[in-house]
Amino acid sequence: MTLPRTPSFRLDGRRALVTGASSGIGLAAACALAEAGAQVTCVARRAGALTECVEAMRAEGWRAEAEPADITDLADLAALFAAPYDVVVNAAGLARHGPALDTDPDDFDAVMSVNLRAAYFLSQRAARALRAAGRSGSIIHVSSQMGHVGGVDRAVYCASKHAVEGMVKAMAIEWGALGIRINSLCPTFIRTPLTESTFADPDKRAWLEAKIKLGRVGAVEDVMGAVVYLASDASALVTGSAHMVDGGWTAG
Ligand SMILES: NC(=O)C1=CN([C@@H]2O[C@H](COP(=O)(O)OP(=O)(O)OC[C@H]3O[C@@H](n4cnc5c(N)ncnc54)[C@H](O)[C@@H]3O)[C@@H](O)[C@H]2O)C=CC1
Ligand SMILES: C[C@H](O)[C@@H]1OC(=O)[C@H](O)[C@@H]1O
Repeated sequence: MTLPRTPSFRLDGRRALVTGASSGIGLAAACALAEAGAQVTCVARRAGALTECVEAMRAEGWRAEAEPADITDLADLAALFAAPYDVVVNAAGLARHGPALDTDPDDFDAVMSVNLRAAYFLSQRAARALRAAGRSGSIIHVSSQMGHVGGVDRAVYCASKHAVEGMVKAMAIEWGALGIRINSLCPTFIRTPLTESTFADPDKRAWLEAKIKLGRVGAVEDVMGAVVYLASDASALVTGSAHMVDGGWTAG
């Protein structure tokens, strides 16, 4: 009798690209993929911070390289995807919070430009490169629990993340036949530079922890397992899905 075996979570021999890799969730994703065996191209705008991260990764014995780029720039995207990547994790993101009654159109455009427009064309370029090479691949967008529920002072951010959720589903339908998977990863509040000011307020932090069923905000390590899962053969039949890492926030 031949027993079934768990498909591999390893990524040896795979090429991965991670955006937003100089900080927070993106850096954690890059480390998770590298630790699982992938050769990781780390993308962010700040060359200095990115180089520091890549040097620290290499010191661990992992394979990583720095590729400074602005993902809102289509020329930068064309250069990044001159060759195909087996795994793409898009963790670059921006937040501008405040009451919807006061939203400045420039803030609206800035958030949509990174969180939605760049996510859209990055997916398109990643998929085109895979199709041209006749290869399959996995694209993962770091969306948010705010792609599924509303959040106080977060109308623009929520709009951008809800749009990403719709985009992922629609692209999954088109690209399944090409063997290209695309999924979203939806964390709750995670300690990173993006949430520093929110967490600095003890009342806000206590309110958040009461909303998260597991009773605590997240650390970047909390999303690393999900990144490896969605990148690897362990999720070979998973596409168009939203993978919640939200401590139960959206459960009710
Ligand atoms: N921190 C949190 O609580 C949560 C964050 N997220 C999402 O996770 C993603 C990462 O967020 P964090 O790690 O918290 O933030 P972060 O501020 O630590 O990292 C954001 C990264 O994106 C990069 N970036 C921004 N615009 C870029 C551009 N145009 N081109 C290239 N790189 C660019 C920054 O340089 C930085 O490396 C974002 O999409 C965010 O919306 C989702 C749920 C919770
Ligand atoms: C940056 C936001 O405040 C943070 O990011 C998320 O996606 C969380 O749900 C928070 O809204």
